[in-house]
Amino acid sequence: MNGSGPLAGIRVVDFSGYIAGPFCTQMLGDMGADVIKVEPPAGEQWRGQDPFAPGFSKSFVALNRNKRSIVLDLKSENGRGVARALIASADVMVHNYRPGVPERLGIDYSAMRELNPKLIYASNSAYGQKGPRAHQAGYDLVIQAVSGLIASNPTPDGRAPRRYAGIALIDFTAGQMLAFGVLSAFIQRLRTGIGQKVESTLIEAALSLQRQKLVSVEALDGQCPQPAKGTVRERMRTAASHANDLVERELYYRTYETSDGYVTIGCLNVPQRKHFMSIVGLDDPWFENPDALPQTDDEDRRRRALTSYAESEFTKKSTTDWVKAFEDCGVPCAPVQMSADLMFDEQVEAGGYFVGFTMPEFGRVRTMGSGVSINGRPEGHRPPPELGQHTQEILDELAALPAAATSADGDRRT
Ligand SMILES: CC(C)(COP(=O)(O)OP(=O)(O)OC[C@H]1O[C@@H](n2cnc3c(N)ncnc32)[C@H](O)[C@@H]1OP(=O)(O)O)[C@@H](O)C(=O)NCCC(=O)NCCSC(=O)C(=O)O
Repeated sequence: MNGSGPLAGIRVVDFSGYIAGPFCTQMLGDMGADVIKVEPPAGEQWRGQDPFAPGFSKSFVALNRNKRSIVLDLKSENGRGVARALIASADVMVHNYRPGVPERLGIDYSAMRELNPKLIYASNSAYGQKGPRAHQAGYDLVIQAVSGLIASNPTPDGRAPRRYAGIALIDFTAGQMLAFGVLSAFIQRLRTGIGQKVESTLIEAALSLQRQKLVSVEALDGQCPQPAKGTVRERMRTAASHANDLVERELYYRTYETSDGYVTIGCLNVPQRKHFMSIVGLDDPWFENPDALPQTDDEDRRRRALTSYAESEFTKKSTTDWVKAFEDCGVPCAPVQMSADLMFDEQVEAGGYFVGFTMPEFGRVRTMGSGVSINGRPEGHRPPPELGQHTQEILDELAALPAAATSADGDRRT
């Protein structure tokens, strides 16, 4: 058990795999919770896929430090017995099985609540427990599709939807939400002594990322306005041409090619735009409030002329020179970088965002930390466990518990 950190003394039994669940439990482990990862005999699905270190994938390493591993076959009587004992001793349990699986494995909410009324029962699923898609499994890309995300990011010709960012945006969002739910439920338990069911879903995480778009006014009769007409294809093409139009027109909230790379500028208020104008050598009253001007053909032409002038000016100096010029006036700007470079970036280094640990028979590994600081960063991280590395240790701990032991009292930690 981790001896320090704000969550020291809290036991989490983690049945989850892939990203959302493991990310949630790693955050809890980083903060000191004792996270016991329950793995099927063949190991968590992502343990060995695409190995980075012997027997460990990059994903597994990135999402499973500060946990102990126990192997349990939940389809055997013995495995289920140990799982029940573990859950009885826990404060939190987390899984990301598809609906119906927990019932088959004998670890569904109603049974677990009876076993341990203080338990916080947290799960992530693709679509939740109700509704026509509830039974379906889901991964990030599939949910990006069904939630509108990829259609809102069409290729410039508007012919194909594109995944956002090539990273599992939704899974990480869902994992964070789940951790937020677990901690909120835990705080409530400190007052009431009773556990709760906490659920996150990939679909809700995907919608929550688009919350600024998802605002509408109900008519007085309670009816919601009908969505815009047209097929997804038609609407995607309109979105793409609108985006291209904006890229062409916008001078001050975009990326420019420089003599040796790219620089991104963000001016969203008039003083910033004025600085932009003088740094780039543009002088045009339109610039101060472009949105207020009518969209005539002439205006369009003038904007395009300004844009192409700015584009050609940007290629005359290096990225560093541009960054310095804008920074000196307080205009938000940054060089365009590759993510791998950030591992050794001075700013990131100063923030202490990365953590390190030694993986036996492999070496020192550097990876992204918990993403949040509470009076400094947690230290002393333990590497991701070997499959079943702590099986015997955890069984011995369970055997030593008094027969009636359930989860610890919340207030003993206050
Ligand atoms: C992740 C999944 C797509 C994986 O689908 P599946 O591989 O079909 O897994 P399931 O959860 O349905 O469970 C598979 C079977 O394994 C069995 N099972 C599981 N654990 C055990 C143990 N310990 N022992 C014995 N058997 C086990 C379980 O009973 C099921 O068998 P049966 O009982 O016989 O059926 C789905 O679980 C899912 O949609 N989860 C919710 C959303 C989610 O978290 N998605 C991944 C986010 S990461 C992501 O999107 C990304 O990486 O990108």
